[in-house]
Amino acid sequence: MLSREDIKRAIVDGKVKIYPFESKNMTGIGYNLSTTNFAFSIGRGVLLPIRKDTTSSGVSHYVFIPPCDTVLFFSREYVSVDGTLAGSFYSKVSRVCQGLGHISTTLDPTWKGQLILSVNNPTDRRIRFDLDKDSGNVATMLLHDLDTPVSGPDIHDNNRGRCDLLLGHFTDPPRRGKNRRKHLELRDFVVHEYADSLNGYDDFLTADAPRDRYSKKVDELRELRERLNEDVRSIREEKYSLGQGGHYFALRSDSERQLINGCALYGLYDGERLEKLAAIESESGGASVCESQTAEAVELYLDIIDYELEMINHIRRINWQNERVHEYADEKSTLSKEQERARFWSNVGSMGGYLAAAIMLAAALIYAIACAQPENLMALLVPVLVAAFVPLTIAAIGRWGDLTSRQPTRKGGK
Ligand SMILES: Nc1ccn([C@H]2C[C@H](O)[C@@H](COP(=O)(O)OP(=O)(O)OP(=O)(O)O)O2)c(=O)n1
Repeated sequence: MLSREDIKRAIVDGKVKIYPFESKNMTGIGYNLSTTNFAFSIGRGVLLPIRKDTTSSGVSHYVFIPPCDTVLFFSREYVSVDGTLAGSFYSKVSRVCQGLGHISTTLDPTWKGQLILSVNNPTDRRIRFDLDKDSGNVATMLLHDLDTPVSGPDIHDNNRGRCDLLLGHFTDPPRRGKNRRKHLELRDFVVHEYADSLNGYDDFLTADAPRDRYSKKVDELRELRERLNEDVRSIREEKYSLGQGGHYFALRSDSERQLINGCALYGLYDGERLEKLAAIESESGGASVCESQTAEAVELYLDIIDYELEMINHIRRINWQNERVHEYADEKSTLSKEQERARFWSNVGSMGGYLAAAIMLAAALIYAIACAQPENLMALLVPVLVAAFVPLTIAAIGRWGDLTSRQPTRKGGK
């Protein structure tokens, strides 16, 4: 089993990737995983409403896991391991003691993706499940070194993000009931957008990605990466001219040094790697370090930059997922407000129709009893037909309004 130090080393060696990586989530023997806000109730076939607590220390989100239900979550973390490692997931004791259960599952070597995490509530009362815990809210991932690394095909046949398992819950929609419409809307979102995101087919580092708190960092990292890539190529091809000072400096300003120092992978670098970097950054070292060592050290910087950019891409992905999920899961989501409005007008239409029909029918009966002669059947038939036609028309309009309000609303997106 890998200890905390082993996991850090495995990340630095490129055997494991955890995005976003946060030191506070390391335990002595593993990494605490958290969920995104996607909480799919298997029993109800819909997302659980996300509730909010606003206190002086900020806003916290949670869901209530219904009694005797199982809820599927996805991890915030993107995890990737190579063929030398496998993993297992264990429940957090704080969850188990609330009465919730997470049945332990396994991580295959060479897995890449967000994880699906099922949490069940076997009790007969609802249980609060906090979505934003400081250091993991659902399970701890343990990693194990394999005696013999696996290679070749068929190590596992699973999708990234296991959306195959999620999609299996949308094959048989509820036939009626208040959850049917929500289930169908959610299915549309999962099939057309969410599954692609879980599979990592979305890219949030494109030039047209909306500006956010990471944009400046992304621009700077890309610029530095471009220059360092060029440097490595020249150094390896022995085309690099050291210039007048006779020194090669990979990082040329304090802001570049700060940029690298603030990257997650740099924080995990061990003494050996830091020494290699120091060797090419010192006044005395630069010229004396041989070319291949210089190129190797610059590649260490490139690893740091790549890790950071991939991590930002994933952070943006989970932010996007959470934003979209809120449209389907908020107690007062955009969708549910629209539905309420549509339902209100549809009810007004139906009530009006029935009222009009009742008045027409009553009028027709009074007229028939009081005035109509048996030989004049048409005079009796006309008001009765009108009375029957009106509610049918109104009901049809109401039904049409109801159907059109079922069309899912697409908003935002990547
Ligand atoms: N909580 C977990 C645990 C594992 N996995 C992913 C990573 C694993 O590599 C893969 C393991 O899947 P299994 O083989 O256990 O799953 P299946 O039941 O689908 O088996 P199979 O693929 O053999 O049908 O699923 C996941 O997304 N979430």
